[in-house]
Amino acid sequence: MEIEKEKSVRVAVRVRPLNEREKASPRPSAVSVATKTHQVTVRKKTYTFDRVFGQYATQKDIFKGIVQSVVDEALAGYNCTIFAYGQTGTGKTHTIQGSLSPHDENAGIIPRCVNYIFEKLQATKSEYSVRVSYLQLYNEELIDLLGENKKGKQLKLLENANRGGVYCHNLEEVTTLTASHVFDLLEIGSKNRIMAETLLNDSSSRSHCIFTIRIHSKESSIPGEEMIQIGTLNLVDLAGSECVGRSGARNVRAREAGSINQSLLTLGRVITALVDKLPHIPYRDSKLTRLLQESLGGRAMTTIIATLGPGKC
Ligand SMILES: Nc1ncnc2c1ncn2[C@@H]1O[C@H](COP(=O)(O)OP(=O)(O)OP(=O)(O)O)[C@@H](O)[C@H]1O
Repeated sequence: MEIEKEKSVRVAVRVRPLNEREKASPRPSAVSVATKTHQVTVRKKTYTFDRVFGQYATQKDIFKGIVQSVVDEALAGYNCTIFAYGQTGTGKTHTIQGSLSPHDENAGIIPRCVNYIFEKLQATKSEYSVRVSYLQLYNEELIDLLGENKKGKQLKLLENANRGGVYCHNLEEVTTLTASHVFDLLEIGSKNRIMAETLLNDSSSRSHCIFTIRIHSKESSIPGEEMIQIGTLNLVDLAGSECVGRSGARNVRAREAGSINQSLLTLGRVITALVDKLPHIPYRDSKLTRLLQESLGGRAMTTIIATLGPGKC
């Protein structure tokens, strides 16, 4: 069943399978899922979402069930964002990125989107180009994961005087014409990401990573008239949400937790304000929401995939 397209913000939940430690534990799982009614029960409390995916859901199920319709919107010229949100180890990176080999069953949302976009463009558009960028946000600091040539050039968020909104100055945006070129870039970006995370001395993500695909295509549905469509798809792997409640953290970890707090809380406030159609949307309160400002408001489509562990250990 397709989920409502009219909604500007949709929330899905994905519960990951038990890991080896959890399989060995005699404690029962605290989370159960009813896919037909879109409900998740956590310790006797039941919550309803736009879609829910249980532990047997495949990467393909996620793509077909919730992502493909979003990519179609981006191909039609709209701004769309998909967030993976959840605690460390619940499957955010597996869901957003997974395997980077496009035909692997574990290929996540990014490689599946890249393949789908190029297949669609090749089949339906006479002229198109695709631009990609890959940005990491750690402690409110911006890091270009594709920016080999721009070492030493500092990234900055600047107001866009011509068309409003905010853009990231000095961010490498690479123009590509084939899916295989994007996969080469993704390999570079994910190596740079692992390197940055190793430097932070932590294998779990304490940063937000945003892979952006901007699709330019020529539309000529009215004879004699040509229109350039520009659609954007942001695929965001958020930092672990458990930092919000973290206490007793000191020095570097306290700064990280504070910065993750600030950006996740602001993201929550922005999304709530958009859903409630409030006059003031607090985009400016964090770099993450400033950066995504153009892709969150208006006709934009926002999808949150909340990842959950099975709740036992
Ligand atoms: N749906 C799933 N099916 C199979 N394995 C999964 C699934 N979700 C997560 N995993 C596995 O669980 C482990 C943790 O997942 P992952 O690294 O994606 O979590 P994360 O939420 O991104 O964590 P962090 O915030 O620490 O980066 C990985 O080994 C991953 O392969």
